[in-house]
Amino acid sequence: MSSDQVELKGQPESAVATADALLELRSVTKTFGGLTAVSGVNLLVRQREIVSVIGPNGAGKTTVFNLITGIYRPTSGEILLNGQSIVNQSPDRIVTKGITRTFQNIRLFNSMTVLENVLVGQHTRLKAGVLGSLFRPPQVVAEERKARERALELLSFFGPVLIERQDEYVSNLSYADRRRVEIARALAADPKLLLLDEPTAGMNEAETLDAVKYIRRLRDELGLTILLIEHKLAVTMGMSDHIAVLDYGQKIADGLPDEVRYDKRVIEAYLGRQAKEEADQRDAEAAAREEE
Ligand SMILES: Nc1ncnc2c1ncn2[C@@H]1O[C@H](COP(=O)(O)OP(=O)(O)OP(=O)(O)O)[C@@H](O)[C@H]1O
Repeated sequence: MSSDQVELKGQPESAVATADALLELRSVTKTFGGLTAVSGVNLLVRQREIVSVIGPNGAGKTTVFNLITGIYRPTSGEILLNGQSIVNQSPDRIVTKGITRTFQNIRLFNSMTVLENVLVGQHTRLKAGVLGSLFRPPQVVAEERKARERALELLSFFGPVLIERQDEYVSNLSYADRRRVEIARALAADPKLLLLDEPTAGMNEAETLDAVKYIRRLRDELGLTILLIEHKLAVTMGMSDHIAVLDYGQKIADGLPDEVRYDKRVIEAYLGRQAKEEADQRDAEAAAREEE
């Protein structure tokens, strides 16, 4: 990673466009009435990076996701995908441009099977309209067969477990497996950029480790770029190329995991004053050692 990507303690006036930038937020602000949920945020996500957005509750993380996916329109600022503005485009259009997401609270169709949920994720790519679905000419039958094969291929990314349970209602699955199905459904739209909102929430340690492995595989094997919100610091620190930290809607730091981990503003915002005091003490001890 080059130095222009990492800016600690503050941000440039506008993000610098780079050749391999996939997503850029430039001075993005979102206000709700008198409340500024996101304030002048710049963010640069390059191809095949895993980037985390962290910050205390209410910092603006979910609002950033909702802005990128077109649920909200920025009050000001610009959002670019591959250098092209996606502001003012509908959420559906943004999916077809290559951004899909999962949700903090899993949003699957519980009355549908595992396979059906992934098939739903392909709807933006399928050509058959209502008439085609009713009369089922051969090209519609062929398209359905291909969609099914593709859905099974996506489920197989997670090993045999979801393939074996493809015809079960998702409501019968464990929480961790439902999160996998939600990712498979997001993959069905052929994204370039995958947004994962707390992908390990509610998971135990073993499930979390497994999730970290498959998130890395999403990048390494499928070539995806991943932007995630994650509350478990060990998870973000372990797999992120860089981490953006929000506090009260502002980006207070953006850097390598180790840079962010020891940034005092981050420690203060994220871990509270006690942790900051510990950091101050560590600094004082290091300074004393240097003087010796
Ligand atoms: N639709 C909305 N209308 C009014 N205020 C909103 C709306 N969405 C978010 N907010 C406010 O914006 C601020 C940022 O909220 P947001 O959900 O983005 O934070 P967050 O970092 O995702 O928090 P958490 O970690 O708790 O999910 C909060 O003060 C929240 O109450």
